[in-house]
Amino acid sequence: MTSSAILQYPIKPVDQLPIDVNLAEALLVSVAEYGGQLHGRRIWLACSGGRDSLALAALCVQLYRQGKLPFLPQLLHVNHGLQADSHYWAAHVASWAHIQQLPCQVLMAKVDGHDEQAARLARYHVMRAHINQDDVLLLGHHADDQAETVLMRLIQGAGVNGLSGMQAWREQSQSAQRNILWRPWLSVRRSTISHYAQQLELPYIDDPTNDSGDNVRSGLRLEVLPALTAYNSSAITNIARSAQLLADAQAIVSDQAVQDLQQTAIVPLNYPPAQHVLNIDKLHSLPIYRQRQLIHTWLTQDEPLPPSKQLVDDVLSLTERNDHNHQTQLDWHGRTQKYSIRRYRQQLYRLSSTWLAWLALPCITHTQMLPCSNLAQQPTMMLTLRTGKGIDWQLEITLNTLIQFINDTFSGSDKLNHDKEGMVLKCTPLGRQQRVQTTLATRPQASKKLYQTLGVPVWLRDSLVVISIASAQKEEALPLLLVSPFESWVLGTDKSLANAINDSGFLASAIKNILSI
Ligand SMILES: Nc1ncnc2c1ncn2[C@@H]1O[C@H](COP(=O)(O)OP(=O)(O)OP(=O)(O)O)[C@@H](O)[C@H]1O
Repeated sequence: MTSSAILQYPIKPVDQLPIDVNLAEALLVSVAEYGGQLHGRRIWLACSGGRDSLALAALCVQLYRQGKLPFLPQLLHVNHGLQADSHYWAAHVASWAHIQQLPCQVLMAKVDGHDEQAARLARYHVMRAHINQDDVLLLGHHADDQAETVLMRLIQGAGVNGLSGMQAWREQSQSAQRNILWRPWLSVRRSTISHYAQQLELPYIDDPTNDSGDNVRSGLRLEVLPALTAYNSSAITNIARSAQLLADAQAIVSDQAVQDLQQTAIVPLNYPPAQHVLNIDKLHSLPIYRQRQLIHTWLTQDEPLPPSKQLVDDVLSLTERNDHNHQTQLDWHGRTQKYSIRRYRQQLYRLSSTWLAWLALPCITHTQMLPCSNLAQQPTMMLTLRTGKGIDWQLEITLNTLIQFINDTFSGSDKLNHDKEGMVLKCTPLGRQQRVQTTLATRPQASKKLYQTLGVPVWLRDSLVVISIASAQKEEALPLLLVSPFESWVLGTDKSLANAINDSGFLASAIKNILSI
């Protein structure tokens, strides 16, 4: 039924009408399967007013009133405002729910575009914003929808994950919001739902755009699936079952990939999610099919959509290059961000565009008097070395440890005009030509030689800061430490002193790198 005619149609309470046993069984089996996770959660039902979601709502009312269902979902109808009649539909869903004594809310969506995908995105966006953390959203998808989805993905060349179709229970997170999509009817045929809807004389809305045949999905629905069903009358149920089997296979593949990732990823405590790193030697120790899967998983850890097979192959080729030309970089436009995939030595990096933009910001210079008295009142000092784009790089300085270190190391030393009352801590970005002596080299080094000795990749070379101390009266400072956002190296022209500092770890415990996002 379309347009305003729907408002004239009589709405009957469904609780006294007959129940369809197959539909009830599918729903109750799913309730039993996810019972543990359902416990204590609020349950909503996304109701378009179409046959499937209205039938699901009717069945929930019937089973709940008979005491067979432990919850009564609240209806959520989204008005996309895309068609002239959409406000009639919203009013109709609300009246139907009112007569069933079912709570119902109508939400307005702001659709960015005119296609089904834009409407779907807008719909999930408003529903997610309306419901609470960990709430469950029931959807009326069925086996015919599943078969369409699988065929659609098949002709797009999907892998196991894509071919496993829609999941019956899917946790989805966006920013801090997490909720669950629940599709209890994925094994149920559309014809079974139609039959039930007719029996109940459900006043459902026929969206005229559903079968307009103007996109691939409706072409599959109207032409391809009937043709397949002519060869095998169970084709749709069988495709939906294959999807379920592939979902199990995908779970095994994911578990393996997560294990491989744990073995292969380099994750020092303070690595930000903006920079993912893989150890290429460990990657290459795996069989090639696991390498491919691992790269796929590594690339998409925080992205909703998978990378192309071509990108995974290109990344693999990058790891296999032996020509020492590691300048190649691959770009990937993820759904949430752009990324650059790069190699440095035997490490593979996935750098987000936010991270690269942050690395291009200047480092902040500091000249800070060290408070030699009243330490108990100010035990630590934070110095921000770079900030912006939501990322902060700070040094946390434990003052009494640092001052004890200076006293122990430099009093009586001619390296520094040690002035107990007036010491200054300086943080200065390392100049490209500035020479510094690390414990890894026999003489001071600058630029490329230094970066190679330290193993600093190209994109981190403007993120090196020299930490030095000086007496307040004297201009000349004594370099102690070179820091990058992830590492630090002891500096010193006196090699034995530098080695001693290096070994004691004293300085590292006094001056800590903190990266927060
Ligand atoms: N406007 C809407 N408001 C709330 N939920 C919706 C809306 N449109 C779709 N949904 C939910 O998404 C599911 C799948 O969407 P789809 O576009 O296949 O539905 P439909 O064919 O328009 O309606 P139905 O599945 O109810 O017959 C629906 O079963 C329903 O649960």
